[in-house]
Amino acid sequence: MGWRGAAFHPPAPLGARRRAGGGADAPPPPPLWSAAPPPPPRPPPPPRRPARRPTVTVGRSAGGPPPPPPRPPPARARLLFTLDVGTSGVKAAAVALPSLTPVATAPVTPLTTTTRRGGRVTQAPRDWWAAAVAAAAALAPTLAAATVVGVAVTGAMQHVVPLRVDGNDAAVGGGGGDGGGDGGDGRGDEALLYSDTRAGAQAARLTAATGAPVAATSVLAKLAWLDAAADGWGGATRVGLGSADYLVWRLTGGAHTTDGTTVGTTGLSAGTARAIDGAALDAVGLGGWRPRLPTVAPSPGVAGVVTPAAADALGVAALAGVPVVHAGGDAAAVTAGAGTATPHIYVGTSGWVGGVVSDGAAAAAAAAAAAAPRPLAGSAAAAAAAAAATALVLPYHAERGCALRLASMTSAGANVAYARSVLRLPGGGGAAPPSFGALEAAAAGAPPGARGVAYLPHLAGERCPFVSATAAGGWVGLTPAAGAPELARATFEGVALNYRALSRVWAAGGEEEEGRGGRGAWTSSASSGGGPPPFLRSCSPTCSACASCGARGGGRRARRGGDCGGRARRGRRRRGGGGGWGRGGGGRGTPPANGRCVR
Ligand SMILES: Nc1ncnc2c1ncn2[C@@H]1O[C@H](COP(=O)(O)OP(=O)(O)O)[C@@H](O)[C@H]1O
Ligand SMILES: O=P(O)(O)OC[C@H](O)CO
Repeated sequence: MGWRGAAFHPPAPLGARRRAGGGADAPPPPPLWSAAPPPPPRPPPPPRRPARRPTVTVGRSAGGPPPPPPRPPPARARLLFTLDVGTSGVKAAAVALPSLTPVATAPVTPLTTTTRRGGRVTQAPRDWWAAAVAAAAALAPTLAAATVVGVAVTGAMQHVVPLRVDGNDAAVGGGGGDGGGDGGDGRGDEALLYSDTRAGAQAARLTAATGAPVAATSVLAKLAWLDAAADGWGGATRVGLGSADYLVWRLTGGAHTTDGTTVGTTGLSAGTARAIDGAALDAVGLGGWRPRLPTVAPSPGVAGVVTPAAADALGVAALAGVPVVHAGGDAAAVTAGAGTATPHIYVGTSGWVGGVVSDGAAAAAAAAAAAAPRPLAGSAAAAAAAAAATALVLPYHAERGCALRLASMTSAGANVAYARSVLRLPGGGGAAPPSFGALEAAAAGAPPGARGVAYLPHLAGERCPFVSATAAGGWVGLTPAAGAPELARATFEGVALNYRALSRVWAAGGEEEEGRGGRGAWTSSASSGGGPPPFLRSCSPTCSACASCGARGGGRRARRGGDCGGRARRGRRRRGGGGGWGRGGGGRGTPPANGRCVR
């Protein structure tokens, strides 16, 4: 299936195809990709009037006025089925077109992340699939009552995900078969997550070989680590680079593809190129991975259609043949949901300050940074330059010609989830973890500054504002006056303060002043010492935004050379999507409507 096919029609049912037979007068299939809803069936033509004769009539004719034409049946709603495989769980929604309003959300299916000393952080891709099946079951009544025109998938980026060639199972490598191997030593059926830091030695070697800093979390280093892993996990026949790659693979029965934004996080591409740099892989001895890596889609497009087997497994037969759009890694989807007019803050398991600039602006900033005189080692300027270098500049998958500048911390909401798992509130009802709401309320009850307790939010190493595979989280400044509420408050404050550092790093890119990146309470809390910030829950943006990307990918090429740089600078908002399913409503720049996911 062509990736960027401009006018794809899902296959008609066999019988219909036979009937249509390509005959000259066979009606063309309805244009599924057009933004406008399909026209209602035409009412039968009114009976022909007899030719007019000069008659004289008095009063009404015997038959009365012609009856009104029968009402057309109400058009079926057109929906996208959207899936977001986040680190904490899989969210799904049925999103109406063209408004991009979620009409139903599935309960979030939480995911298990396995973490071990030594930097192992993995998830089982089969859990992602099981969650998709659960979501489809929850949404089945909604989906069945509508016309599902596409499935749009987004998710966490910068993984290494083993894929089996038959497209039906995550397991590859030495363990073989479903469940063969626990992934703990590079064997078996688990995906290495973005935060897996076991590749420290390989990262150091690659840094020395290339002269460019390579982090232990980079996919480049992970591939080298897999090559060195004892039992041949490196023999994986194919790998994906994000969780969306895996779902697309399974839904379509083998479309092996990733997106431009995800590839930008991996270290496998150069600058904002939307392609894997094969020559660079060869140069560091990793060329053997080239045939195992996915094709990079430069912008949202159709990856394939849901196979009958996948539809069957999802329990929604009507999904068979429905186009699947790789909506991009979650950074692209979140940005589409937040709008490109101003920078945004994202809080998920990880978190970032992000904003869109033009490719030209990104390249100019990179050139200026390269040409800048090197500050004195150990000086404040050197520290600032090092921090600025921790920002990522990635392609913005949702629009060509645009780049995403992200200052992205490894653990954001993960810190609060951790605090929730270990803290027990006074009078909080025993051994059960407090709810997020109770934790927030307890934190609000503690004074700003948390009676001297501070929290380091680096639970899984750190990538911004500094890079470290071994950084860790921790509460410091404990005294007998520090109870659970103070620790909770310190956790929020520690995360918020790291966001403030991120906003500085982001602003060092030269597009916006510091502080404008903050959409809300995290930054204001950090700078004002005000009450604990409400969590900026990301699942609602991603549900809608995934749909937004999916809608734009629905059959049209993304617009080339958008005016992202100008828009970001001028803060102008453009409404309406760039084509595809979403045209006529929603689209980039439109904040998501009421898309709260059920938790
Ligand atoms: N009810 C809640 N109230 C506040 N924060 C929550 C709630 N539920 C989850 N969170 C926070 O949101 C984070 C997960 O956000 P989410 O957008 O789902 O991330 P991901 O995409 O990484 O799965 C968790 O780490 C947790 O800190
Ligand atoms: O799980 P999230 O939403 O925090 O996203 C993870 C990122 O994509 C990893 O870089």
